[in-house]
Amino acid sequence: MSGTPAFSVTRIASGTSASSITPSISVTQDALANYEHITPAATLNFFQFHDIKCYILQAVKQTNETKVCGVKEGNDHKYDSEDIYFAYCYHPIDLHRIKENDNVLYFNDFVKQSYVPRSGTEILDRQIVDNLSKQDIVKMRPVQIAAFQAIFFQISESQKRPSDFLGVSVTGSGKTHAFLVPLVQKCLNHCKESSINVRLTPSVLIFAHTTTLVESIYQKTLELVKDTGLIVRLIAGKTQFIPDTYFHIGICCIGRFGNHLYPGLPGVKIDLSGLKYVVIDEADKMVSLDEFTSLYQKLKEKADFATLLFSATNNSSVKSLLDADNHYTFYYGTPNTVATSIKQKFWHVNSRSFSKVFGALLDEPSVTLWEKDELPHPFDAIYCLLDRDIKKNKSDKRIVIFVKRTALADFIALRLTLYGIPTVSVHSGQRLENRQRFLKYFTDGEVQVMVATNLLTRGTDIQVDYVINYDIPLVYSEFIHRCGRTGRNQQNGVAITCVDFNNHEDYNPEVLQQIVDKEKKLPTFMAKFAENADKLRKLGMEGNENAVRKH
Ligand SMILES: Nc1ncnc2c1ncn2[C@@H]1O[C@H](COP(=O)(O)OP(=O)(O)OP(=O)(O)O)[C@@H](O)[C@H]1O
Repeated sequence: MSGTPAFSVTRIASGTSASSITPSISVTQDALANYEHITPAATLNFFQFHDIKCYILQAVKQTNETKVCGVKEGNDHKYDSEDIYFAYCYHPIDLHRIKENDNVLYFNDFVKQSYVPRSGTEILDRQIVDNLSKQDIVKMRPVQIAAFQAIFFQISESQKRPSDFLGVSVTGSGKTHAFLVPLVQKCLNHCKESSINVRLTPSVLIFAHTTTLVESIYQKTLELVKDTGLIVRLIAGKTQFIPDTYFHIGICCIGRFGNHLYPGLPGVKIDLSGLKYVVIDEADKMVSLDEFTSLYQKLKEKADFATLLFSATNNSSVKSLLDADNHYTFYYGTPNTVATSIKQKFWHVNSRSFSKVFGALLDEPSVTLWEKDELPHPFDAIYCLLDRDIKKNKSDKRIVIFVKRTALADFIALRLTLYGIPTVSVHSGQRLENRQRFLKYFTDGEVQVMVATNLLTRGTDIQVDYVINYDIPLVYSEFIHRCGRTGRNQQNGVAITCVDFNNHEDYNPEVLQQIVDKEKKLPTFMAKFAENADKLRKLGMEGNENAVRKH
């Protein structure tokens, strides 16, 4: 390692001076090899300082020593005390900062003081900031600062249209308001600038992949636009067609919106001449849907708009939607990993064993004890937890159990209810009204346990204490999003994952492999799997190399 710098790290966020960051260590270049995860150009990385995982903010190469400064991982993130990468077309730039010696930005810092703004930071109408504070949204979160900056403080005046934006930020970090706040303000500005006689056409379209998520964004938008006069239209759900297209912001599902776009379909066609912004929430999921990519192409043929992409997970197809010459990218936290606010636990189960819980409809169902070395069925393991926490200890914890199949979701919910733990199931096999009703029972706290399928994996914003993965999803990104239903909004959460190594159908070995690759604190049974998998991987690599040499 000596001779060349071991790595180069740029501290991108502004605000904190390197000396004020703790812990800070000085190590020789060779000794760096002993520290985990320090890799060249590790802008998004962290190191291990004793037991503390620290995010790297700055590394300074001295003569033959390298000084590494970082911050302890935690939930109380300040916008410049976390690993933040914010760039304009790949060139790092500082996040906006209006106050010296204060790292916290408030929405109120940008409020307009008079009808004619006197400074460049007077951006937000008072009504928006008031509507936000009614929901306890006062301080800006990192992704919100970044989107705000990208939308309001363009770095080049010569850009012919607003910049595209990609925001990759951990689950529950406030991405919805990151696009809603600036775009609602943009619509208000547009209204003030437009002549009263101009026909109203949408300026903003927001897309997401499920009706449940679209409706949740719609509700958040309604709260934000209260008393502003802006018209928001839901293009999803029960109503096949919207009656007219006079609105400012449309919140849309792909299919319903298509009715108003493609010729030959009966819906009134939406006038896209004033369209300025298209938001794609859960972008990595959306770009994987052919129906959406063709709709997006059609939109691009009809209007010149900026595309704002958001997700907690990312892939290369997402980046292909960005204008290569005019875009911002923002990364917060280690991409494609479970949020650090979530403590992960794993349970070794045997999904082929017989259940040992008996006595449905009895006051006190019985559980036969397991033999030594016998693994419990996942249902039994979950029942025992709920029995202890909810029935016996009467805790008010709220728990979501994820499964892949809708029939299994119904079965688990019914069984738990029969065993005295009221539970709802929510999935796409239900009629929309029923699904909304069951979800409401859970959000209102009438039941504490919900069994859900992939329908609720992404975007659902409900206060949840535990997520339990009864099985494992088919792709790793869905695992991240499932876990991300807890530990949101700077709270801690717990995600418990059932693991059965002998049932490849429900516990996909590839996803398990990715889980053990990312998670450092593993129970013994998982650590053994990781070790074996690692050996197999090395053998595979050697095999490939030998095959290449032979040719
Ligand atoms: N600045 C803020 N201050 C306080 N609360 C906030 C702030 N911004 C957002 N929130 C709240 O944090 C919660 C999570 O936000 P949101 O649903 O937007 O997360 P997300 O990043 O989109 O998550 P996911 O990736 O899971 O969809 C919401 O309840 C929201 O109201």
